[in-house]
Amino acid sequence: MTDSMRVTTVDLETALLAWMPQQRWFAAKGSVMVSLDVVERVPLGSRPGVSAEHVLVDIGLGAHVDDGGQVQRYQVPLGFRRTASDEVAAWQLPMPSSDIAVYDGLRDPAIIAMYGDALAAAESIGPIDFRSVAADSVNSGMLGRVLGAEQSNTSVVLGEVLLLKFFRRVAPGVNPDIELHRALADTGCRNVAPLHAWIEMQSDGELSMLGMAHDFVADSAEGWTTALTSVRDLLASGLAQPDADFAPEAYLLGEAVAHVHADLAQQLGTSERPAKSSVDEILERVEAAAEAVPGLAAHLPAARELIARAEAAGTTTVQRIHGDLHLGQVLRTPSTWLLIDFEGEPAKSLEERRRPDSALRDVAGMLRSFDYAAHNLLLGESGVTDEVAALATEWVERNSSAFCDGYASVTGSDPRSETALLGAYELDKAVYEAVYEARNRPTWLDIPMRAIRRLAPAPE
Ligand SMILES: Nc1ncnc2c1ncn2[C@@H]1O[C@H](COP(=O)(O)OP(=O)(O)O)[C@@H](O)[C@H]1O
Ligand SMILES: O=P(O)(O)O[C@H]1O[C@H](CO)[C@@H](O[C@H]2O[C@H](CO)[C@@H](O)[C@H](O)[C@H]2O)[C@H](O)[C@H]1O
Repeated sequence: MTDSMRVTTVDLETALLAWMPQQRWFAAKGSVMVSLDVVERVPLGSRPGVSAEHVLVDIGLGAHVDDGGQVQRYQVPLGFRRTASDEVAAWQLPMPSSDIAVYDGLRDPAIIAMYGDALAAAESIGPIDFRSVAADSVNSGMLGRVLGAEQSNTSVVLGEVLLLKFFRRVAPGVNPDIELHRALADTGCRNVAPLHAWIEMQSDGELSMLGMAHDFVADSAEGWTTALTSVRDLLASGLAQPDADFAPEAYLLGEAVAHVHADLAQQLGTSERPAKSSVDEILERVEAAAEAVPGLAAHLPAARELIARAEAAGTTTVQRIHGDLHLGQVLRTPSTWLLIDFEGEPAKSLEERRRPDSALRDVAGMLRSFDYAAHNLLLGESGVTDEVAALATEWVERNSSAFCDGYASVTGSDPRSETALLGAYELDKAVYEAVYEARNRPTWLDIPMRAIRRLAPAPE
């Protein structure tokens, strides 16, 4: 970086303090921020008129119901220009007294290209190592663009062939998204996009994984969008048995999830665990959530009963799973369904996310997602008739059933046969969603609350 573009760390910290909580990927919404420290500034490179720094930021959080005082580390690739280009103007950090525009670097194609070239060269820049699966995995000189979707992380497309995802929250240790994609590559799994490269870093003697690049599947459609189209068509037609429906897709999706589970089990093994330890964790989370979301407490007695019934399962088989499976995590290609984003639930620690769990957790995640798709279009609609509500409910039942049929056709065992344990996982997910929606999208809160009312009814 040229000296004329240098910004002091103190100024950067002040600007980040105001800017970071506004970002969609900032996971500590609802917590009290007590400190912000820039812990690394790695100069990534310069091109005419622009320079880039890879910045790591530690956020200190005060006591909150489910974080009780902790530090969260984020990576914030930053761009520096004399004048912000149109592309990055909306992503500037507030620095009114500076004559430099400082902004989210991942919004700038010139900076994305710097990351692409570092991956192609498998370079090390300061503490950051760019690694590739094979010598020719990544081409140099690829143009980049940020992917529209605003989610927990930020993904960019390189040369329209690779998708490079930057994990916004960074923790020491192995990142499950990279770990599981590598394990699945070894089985030749057809239901994931092949991994080509990743970025890691040594900090304070510990390894952290920063990002990964895999095939960008341009001709794919997100499961969430496809499912919503089906629901929209159904509600518009008003027909209880529509001609075109998502159910055949839900069946194929069930098969795809089962294949991924089988491949993960083959590569990384399975073990038996007392159902009690699974259900104890669920109970703990439901009870903690009841303190965070008003309205949940009334459901605690029925939730405890459901969870106690699930314990009767005795032992349960556990293995590595996806961990946060929903319709936004699956892509329909012309030939198959792909599962993406094996990071697990963003709210859990890395250690928790890498812990083996019941495959039923993923099944429950997808069942919850069918419920989300069916009820999303009814949110905020006044005068929803009983007939329309029934159509939405039937859509959920039809697709949940097709998904489980598809899953059972591969594994030979129907997830619905473990009724109470599956119900406990659905409740766990719905409660997680209630906390997530209360913090991020309060107008969506009623979707998980409806499910909680069904799974664990409050006393009259
Ligand atoms: N391999 C891929 N090919 C094409 N699009 C993808 C691919 N992987 C992810 N996407 C798109 O990028 C979005 C974000 O990816 P995801 O891995 O779920 O990120 P996040 O961790 O931020 O949720 C997805 O919803 C999907 O639309
Ligand atoms: O960003 P991630 O994909 O890691 O997941 C988080 O955000 C999701 C919302 O984008 C959230 O999913 C919930 O909403 C979806 C529709 O937007 C729905 O398909 C899911 O079933 C529902 O859980 C997810 O829970 C959260 O971890």
